[in-house]
Amino acid sequence: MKKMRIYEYAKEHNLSSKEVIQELKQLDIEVANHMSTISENTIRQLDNRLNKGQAPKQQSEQPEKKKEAASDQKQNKKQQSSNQNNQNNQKSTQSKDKPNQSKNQNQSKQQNNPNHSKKNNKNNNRNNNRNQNNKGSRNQRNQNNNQKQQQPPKKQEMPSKITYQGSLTVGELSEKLGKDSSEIIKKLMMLGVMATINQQLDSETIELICDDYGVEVEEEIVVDKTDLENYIVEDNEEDLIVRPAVVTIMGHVDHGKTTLLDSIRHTKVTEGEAGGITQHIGAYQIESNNKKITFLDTPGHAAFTSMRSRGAQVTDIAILVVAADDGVMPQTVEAINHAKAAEVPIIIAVNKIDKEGADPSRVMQELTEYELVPEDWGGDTIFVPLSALQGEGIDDLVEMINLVAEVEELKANPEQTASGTVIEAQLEKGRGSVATFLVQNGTLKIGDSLVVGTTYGRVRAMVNDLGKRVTEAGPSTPVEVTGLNGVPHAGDRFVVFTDEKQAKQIADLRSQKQVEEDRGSSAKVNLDDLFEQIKQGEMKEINVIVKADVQGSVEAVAASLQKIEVEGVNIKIIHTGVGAITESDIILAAASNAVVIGFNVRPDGNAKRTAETENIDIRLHRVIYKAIEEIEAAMKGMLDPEYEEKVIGQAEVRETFKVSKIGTIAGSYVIEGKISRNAGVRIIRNGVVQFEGEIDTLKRFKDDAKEVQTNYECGITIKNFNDIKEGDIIEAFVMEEIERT
Ligand SMILES: Nc1nc2c(ncn2[C@@H]2O[C@H](COP(=O)(O)OP(=O)(O)OP(=O)(O)O)[C@@H](O)[C@H]2O)c(=O)[nH]1
Repeated sequence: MKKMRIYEYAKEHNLSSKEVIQELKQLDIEVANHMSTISENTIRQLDNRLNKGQAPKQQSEQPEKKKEAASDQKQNKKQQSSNQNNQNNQKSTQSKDKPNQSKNQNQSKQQNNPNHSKKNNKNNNRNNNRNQNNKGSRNQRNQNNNQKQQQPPKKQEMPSKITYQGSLTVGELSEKLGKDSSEIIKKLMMLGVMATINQQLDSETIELICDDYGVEVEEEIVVDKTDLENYIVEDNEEDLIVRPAVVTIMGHVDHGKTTLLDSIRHTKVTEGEAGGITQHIGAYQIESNNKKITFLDTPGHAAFTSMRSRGAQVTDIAILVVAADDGVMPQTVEAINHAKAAEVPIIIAVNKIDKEGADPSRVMQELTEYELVPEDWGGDTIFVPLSALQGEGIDDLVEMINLVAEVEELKANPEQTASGTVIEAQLEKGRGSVATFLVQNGTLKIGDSLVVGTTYGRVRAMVNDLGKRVTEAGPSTPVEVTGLNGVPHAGDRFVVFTDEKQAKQIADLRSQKQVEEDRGSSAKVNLDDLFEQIKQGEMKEINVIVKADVQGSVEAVAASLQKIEVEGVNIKIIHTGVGAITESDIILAAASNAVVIGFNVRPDGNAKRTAETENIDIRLHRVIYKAIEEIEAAMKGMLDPEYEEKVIGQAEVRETFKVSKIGTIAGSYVIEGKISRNAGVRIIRNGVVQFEGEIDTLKRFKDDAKEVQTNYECGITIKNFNDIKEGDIIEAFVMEEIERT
């Protein structure tokens, strides 16, 4: 039988360990790092994959069978455990709010896993017996005593189930299981994992060990309820039903956004609502062919994006209004880029076709430059010619919105507690804080306790877009809400909590957090400390906005930026334009976490102020290559560091001492370089690596040493390895970060 570590295989095949790990990934085999062992079977698969017939070198044989089995078992288990984890995740999140459901799921989980249920039954029986025994007549107690005498005393009863958060050390796991840590360490060794008592175990290993003992294990996912922006209560697929699309209208000044909104509302709302006195609440709903559509009433991409910059993705479909007599204008392009950055489908409303000089095909032609190509021309963008003023084409537009909505499969669960986004809010005399909410999931009800932004409250009254009082509002419904204790911002997320006290606590915690965040600066992309940001956030794409004095420069800068080739990092130019850097550019940058590059242009006053408050990095240049150089340097820093192994020294084992509590001490002589306490080591015997691991102790005479140089003697013990022999070479190595080119 053959076994190999990743780095050995890599060396033998002239590859880097990283490449081998990637190849393994392609084979659906996950390994921890370059030290991981791969089985013969895997080696064969790798060989086939790499199309290299030669067999890798032979290695020691004994523990292989077990390890291979374990590794195969691990693979299988991994599959199972990942399935289970999914269930668990769901369960944990749900169990917070729905304890009953969690119980049911628990049962079904046991049913799904015969192994578990069998072993658990055993445990249950044991527990039942114990309970009966404990009921306590003297006879029974005597019986118990007899049993005790017959059975060897047990240290601690093994639980039928354990829970944990994140990970456990070997010691913690053994405690939870009521086992000796040495027993767990032995089990781990059989699974090919060398571990010490303080070593952290990942969830997969914890599951393997627990499974071996027939103990059910559940990872508790900790949900941060104060993180409203990311707090999601999971829904079961079968509870989801189709919800109305939420639409925003965008376009250049005077191209007819307001007229279109009014026209749609007028033709559609009044249809079913006798006398329909409409009320402006920031959004309205229409119904056509039994399908509802929600329109956000604040036209324009700046409002759309400023909401997005608060983390709210509200819009499902963007309508881009382009006047047929005017064509594509600067704000048309901005709107396109804002919608694209939000990854929202775009429908083009070619407006004012009633006007003399209207030329819809010119609009189509111009938009092809922005990858908006009509279906008739082989693209997939829907164009609807219309006259917002005269009402012509409005029905077609509504029909197209319904069509796109259907494709998007927009769904929500009306049975859930409500969550959504603030569309607008203000303080009104006599009414207090008045906010329009767009319910995005669940159903909002009178009396619900909720947190929104940093405020909380109870829904006192709700009014819909027709000015009618309502008692509840389902998904995609806009409602005006009173009862909040403060005025939230447009774009703030709201979440209903069943417990009012909890809502208040969360709101308090959020305001504290807000104060702290305001003190420190929020993490926006910044070229200066990009590397740090990347390390923390794993950013692999830099979003860039390019503004320049003339179109030629815009194109030149954009083209050069896109030519920068650095592996693993992309530049995405999300918007370009001629002229000063405007507030709208900054809002887009804030929402998309972008850097703004200005070439021969400056930000205007508003842009400067907003950039300061939003922490946007603006880079101004007068020479193109300087702009490019700067970004390129930042990108190189952006990459994950690459490590290379560097051998730092070798020591020869001259004598070995066996000490019962410590293990084997290798009395060694450093023959080259140095041996460091923190270095990795491998034991080489007759040119063959016997073991790779870490130093446990390094001593000069009786004292601990940090490192020992050439020509000095030292005593070395190796973690989890005692089979050291005279003549062995202990090779010390470190993993060094190397700079990418
Ligand atoms: N002839 C004609 N005029 C239209 C049409 N749609 C809008 N208009 C006119 O174009 C002008 C601008 O329309 P608005 O709806 O205010 O345009 P807007 O895009 O909302 O403008 P801003 O709010 O300034 O960005 C108004 O005078 C409208 O009457 C149309 O279909 N045909």
